Amino acid sequence: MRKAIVAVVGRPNVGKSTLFNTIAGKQISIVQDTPGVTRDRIYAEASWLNYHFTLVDTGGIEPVSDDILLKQMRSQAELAIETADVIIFVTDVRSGVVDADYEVANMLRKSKKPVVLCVNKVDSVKKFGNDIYEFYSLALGEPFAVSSANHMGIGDLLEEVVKHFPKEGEAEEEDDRLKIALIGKPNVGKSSLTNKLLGENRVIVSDIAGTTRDAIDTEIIHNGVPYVFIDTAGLRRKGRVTEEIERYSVIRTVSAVDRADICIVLLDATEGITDGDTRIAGIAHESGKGVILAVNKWDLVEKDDKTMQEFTKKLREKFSYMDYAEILFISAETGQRTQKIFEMVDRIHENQVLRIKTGVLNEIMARATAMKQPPSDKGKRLKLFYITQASVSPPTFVIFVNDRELMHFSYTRYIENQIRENFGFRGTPIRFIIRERGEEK
Ligand SMILES: Nc1nc2c(ncn2[C@@H]2O[C@H](COP(=O)(O)OP(=O)(O)OP(=O)(O)O)[C@@H](O)[C@H]2O)c(=O)[nH]1
Ligand SMILES: Nc1nc2c(ncn2[C@@H]2O[C@H](COP(=O)(O)OP(=O)(O)OP(=O)(O)O)[C@@H](O)[C@H]2O)c(=O)[nH]1
Repeated sequence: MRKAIVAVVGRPNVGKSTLFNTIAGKQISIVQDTPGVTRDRIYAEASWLNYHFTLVDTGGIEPVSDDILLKQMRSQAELAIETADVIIFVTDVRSGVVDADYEVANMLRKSKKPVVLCVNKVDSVKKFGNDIYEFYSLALGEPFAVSSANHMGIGDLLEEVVKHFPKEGEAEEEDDRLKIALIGKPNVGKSSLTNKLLGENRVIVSDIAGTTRDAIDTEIIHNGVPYVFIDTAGLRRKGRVTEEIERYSVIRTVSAVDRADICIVLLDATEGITDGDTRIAGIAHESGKGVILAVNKWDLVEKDDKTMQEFTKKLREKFSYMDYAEILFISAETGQRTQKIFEMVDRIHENQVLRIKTGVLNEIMARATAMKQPPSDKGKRLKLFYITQASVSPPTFVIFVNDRELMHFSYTRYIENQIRENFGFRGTPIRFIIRERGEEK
């Protein structure tokens, strides 16, 4: 099931960030530990009761003048409308309804997106209760009185929000088709690649029901096997605040990756590797999904017999934390090597679901520890007792040790390399859970 996206919009200073923090609680998920990934708080994975959703904060509008303010608010609301499933429109009981609120309310209403109207800073119902009525004039339905600062009214607000979520099982049936997200910065050729693949293969359905307008799902049959490609369509950039575009592009990528089994990170061969690429690859890496780094527009590159090798080397350096990723040089324009994608995706999927017998794993580990002694600290040496595979997609291994503290990242990496030497697992990350013996499962 795709996670719902909830966006918080409203004028500056009405308390959007405070509400965001209150809803997200401690669950704020900043993409961490991956170089190049922005540390700014862009979104949070939030949950309420049994509902899980992605919460998007909007902010940072500097009210230079009323004109500019209005323009920026419009642009912000437009982005939210294009991307979110539900919009929380935040207003401020202390300032009452102001002109800018009417403007935004009109846009939101016209969009036909579910909107939940939040009247914030109602710290005391006794004191402010009567001031809530005027918010009915925004014609967005019932206003929900909230005090974000005091965590009041949040439950009622969220109850209304989750009512608008796509219903479980409504669009999604058992679906064992492989899903492939095409991600990458603007203009790298995502749409061109989809079109090329479409042109060269049999197409059954496009625009599958149950998907949002921002990501277009296309089913492509190749050698009789159906694949679903998720294309993250570009956002129009005219007159938009750049950071906001960035923010929503990230959300779209996250959402597409979330639904996919394998991500194809497209890069533009003519531009080399940019920060934008690193950020997007980081999202794929953190997700645990399969990854192909596809260098597109290869037709535009002047090359000799070393060019591909040199580019590969640069990729491996820049993306050293994801050396499992497969690399492909393609041209969405000429179709060069684009058909290889299917073969590669199949192979990666086989690796994602590969299970290794416990006996074999323990043999590999025994050999590995004999070849390279485990580290020790303050006279205590790391002992690895037992390894077993706990799950697939991504393949996850549990290693039982005497002291978790002694299991350094570099030694885990060494064990990973030993496993990869034997089984490859190309294209998929593999994960390790380190447990001390005697600990409960
Ligand atoms: N009394 C009261 N103050 C609040 C409440 N929620 C937020 N505030 C205050 O309102 C001010 C603005 O809050 P923010 O959460 O930063 O507002 P914002 O809408 O994110 O502002 P921008 O980032 O400028 O768009 C801060 O001083 C908050 O402490 C509330 O429920 N009650
Ligand atoms: N020469 C060449 N041009 C390409 C190739 N792939 C894409 N292009 C061109 O690059 C431009 C951008 O391609 P799009 O497919 O629109 O890129 P996109 O990633 O979907 O862009 P957004 O929608 O902005 O995210 C177009 O002019 C394409 O014709 C390629 O392999 N070779």
